[in-house]
Amino acid sequence: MTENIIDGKAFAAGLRARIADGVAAFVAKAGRAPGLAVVLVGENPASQVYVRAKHKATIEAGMESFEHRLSADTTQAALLALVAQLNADPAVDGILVQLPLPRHIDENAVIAAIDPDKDVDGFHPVNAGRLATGIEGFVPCTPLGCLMLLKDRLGDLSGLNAVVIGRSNIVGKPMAQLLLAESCTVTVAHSRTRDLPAVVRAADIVVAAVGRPEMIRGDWLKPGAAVIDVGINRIPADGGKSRLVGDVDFVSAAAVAGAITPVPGGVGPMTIAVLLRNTLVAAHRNADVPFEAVSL
Ligand SMILES: Nc1nc(=O)c2c([nH]1)NC[C@@H]1CN(c3ccc(C(=O)N[C@@H](CCC(=O)O)C(=O)O)cc3)C=[N+]21
Ligand SMILES: [Mg+2]
Repeated sequence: MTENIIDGKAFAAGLRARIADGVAAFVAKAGRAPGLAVVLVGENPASQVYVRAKHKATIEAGMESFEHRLSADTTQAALLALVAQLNADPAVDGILVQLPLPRHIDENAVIAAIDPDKDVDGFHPVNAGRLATGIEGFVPCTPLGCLMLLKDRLGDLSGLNAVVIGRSNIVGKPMAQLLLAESCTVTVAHSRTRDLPAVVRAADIVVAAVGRPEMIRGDWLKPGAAVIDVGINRIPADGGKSRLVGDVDFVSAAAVAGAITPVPGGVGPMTIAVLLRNTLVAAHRNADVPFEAVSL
């Protein structure tokens, strides 16, 4: 019973290879490499792991990586000044400020300061508005990666019932917009939803992004449903160690689902691959080089 497992890690590797080809073509035309700036404030260990992974993938794709590591007591004014400098830097096509930020910094103010056309995270309100109104812009990496996996597996999504569990600005809301644009009938569930199992049971597509370890169980699912698990939860394991689990109880869900992403190796690797994709798109726009869509 492995044919229903969606191998996000393999899909992401293929996507990164296509992006690397796109980068080489861009360099030949523009005479420079696409550039991604990543800003990390503080020493959050998980953030350090992610930022290192992004740096490695950026270099491997042939792009330039500009890393800015700032101390945890960096002022909001200093961070905003760095963002302004990156907005003005023609070598920087994409800017990512790693979240979460330290408590004394207003995340919304920092996101709003990023040039929307360098906002490869797709978090700026202008890009959220573009997504909601069907205007070309940057789409947040995690939900776009989820959509790519769903379309690869299911093809046309139109008319399917989709439930998105979670309503965050970075996953739940943009995921709902993307599925709506694919003509799904979309339900957004959250912590106040009544009878969540009944809502999930009506869904052909379930996207779980709640941040609660193994909450969604197999007996909630419609048999054959496609399940996308966005959760990344570290829970205690035997021997004082920890292990990574999703928001879906994988063993019980995999026995019922028609397709399911594992954690790790599902959505996570797609987030980084889509970040590179968005940066490549940004580079084409910023350099005024037409983008030849190579199945990205
Ligand atoms: N401005 C901003 N943009 C982000 O996109 C962003 C962020 N802040 N803050 C944190 C979250 C989280 N995130 C992940 C990226 C890769 C994996 C990933 O590659 N996960 C692997 C394994 C990871 C592991 O072993 O810890 C997997 O699921 O297979 C997970 C999570 C990006 N985020
Ligand atoms: Mg804050």
